[in-house]
Amino acid sequence: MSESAIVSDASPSSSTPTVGYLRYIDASEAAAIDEELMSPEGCGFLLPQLMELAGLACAQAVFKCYPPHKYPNLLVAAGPGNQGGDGLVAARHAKIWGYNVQVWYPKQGKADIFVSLKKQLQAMEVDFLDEDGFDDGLMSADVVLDSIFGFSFKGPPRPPFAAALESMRDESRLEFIGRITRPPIVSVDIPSGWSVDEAPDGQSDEDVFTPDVVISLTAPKTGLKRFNGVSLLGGRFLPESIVQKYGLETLVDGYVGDDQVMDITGWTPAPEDKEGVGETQEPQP
Ligand SMILES: NC(=O)C1=CN([C@@H]2O[C@H](COP(=O)(O)OP(=O)(O)OC[C@H]3O[C@@H](n4cnc5c(N)ncnc54)[C@H](OP(=O)(O)O)[C@@H]3O)[C@@H](O)[C@H]2O)[C@H](O)CC1
Ligand SMILES: [K+]
Repeated sequence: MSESAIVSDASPSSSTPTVGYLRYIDASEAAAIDEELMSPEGCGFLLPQLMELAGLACAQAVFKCYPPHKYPNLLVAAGPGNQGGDGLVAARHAKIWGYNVQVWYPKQGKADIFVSLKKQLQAMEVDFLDEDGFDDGLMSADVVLDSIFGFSFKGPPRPPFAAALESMRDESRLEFIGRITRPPIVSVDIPSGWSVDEAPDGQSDEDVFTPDVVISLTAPKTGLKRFNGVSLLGGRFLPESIVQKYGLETLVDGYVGDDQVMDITGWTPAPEDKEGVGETQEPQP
């Protein structure tokens, strides 16, 4: 992909780049924010609402970095939890925006929302690959959305996902159509297979695949401190009370206009991000 995160042939409404401070959150903070957002005593959001907004941001991340006129074939790899739902929503938007979309969704969530999202995609004639069809999808894809595991992942990966992660890691195993290496990968929240928090002892970068782009939802997860690729932020639905409680001001202040996604590549960790409370200094130009 191009060196800049959000390519110029994407929507002209793309934001003017800003540079600011990053606030990372760990898995337990991410789960706590999720719970507060959806608690009837808290913010009162419903899961499908948040999933729609998260999925819209994921689809925009793909579109802005890998637009369909250059990357027409999109593979969405969807996992068994809520992140899989984000991927299904993104698949629906991407289909409408002009991608040929294939979905690999080998372990469907049981809740009604997952059944509905799958039905919507089938109604739109989106292809669902068989459980053992991931490699075929990967070999013919121009770009992949990795929405397999999010902040509730705990390693090591189990079947059937383990083999898919290995295919993305070890690209020499596969024969890609029309090119030598694997297609670019956009990971949601945390690259699937990576620890959400610090990398476990003994895990090296060679053990996991490295995506080209990560779209973090709400705030980047601690495990991303070692990610050097293109970093985007989405999930623009936090009430001010949560922003303040978790010290996320410097993140949410960076959105421009009505953008659902912002480019946080090159942002630096907040200097006082030690105790789980964010930094309140002004972002540096
Ligand atoms: N607030 C927000 O920003 C929102 C983010 N959203 C997205 O939701 C995910 C988190 O969703 P959650 O359902 O909590 O969890 P995951 O999607 O990460 O995955 C849970 C499932 O994964 C299985 N799992 C876990 N570890 C493994 C493993 N090693 N091997 C195989 N399978 C694994 C787990 O199975 P269990 O049997 O262990 O229970 C679950 O089935 C967040 O990252 C965002 O993407 C929301 O959409 C909206 C709000
Ligand atoms: K992921």
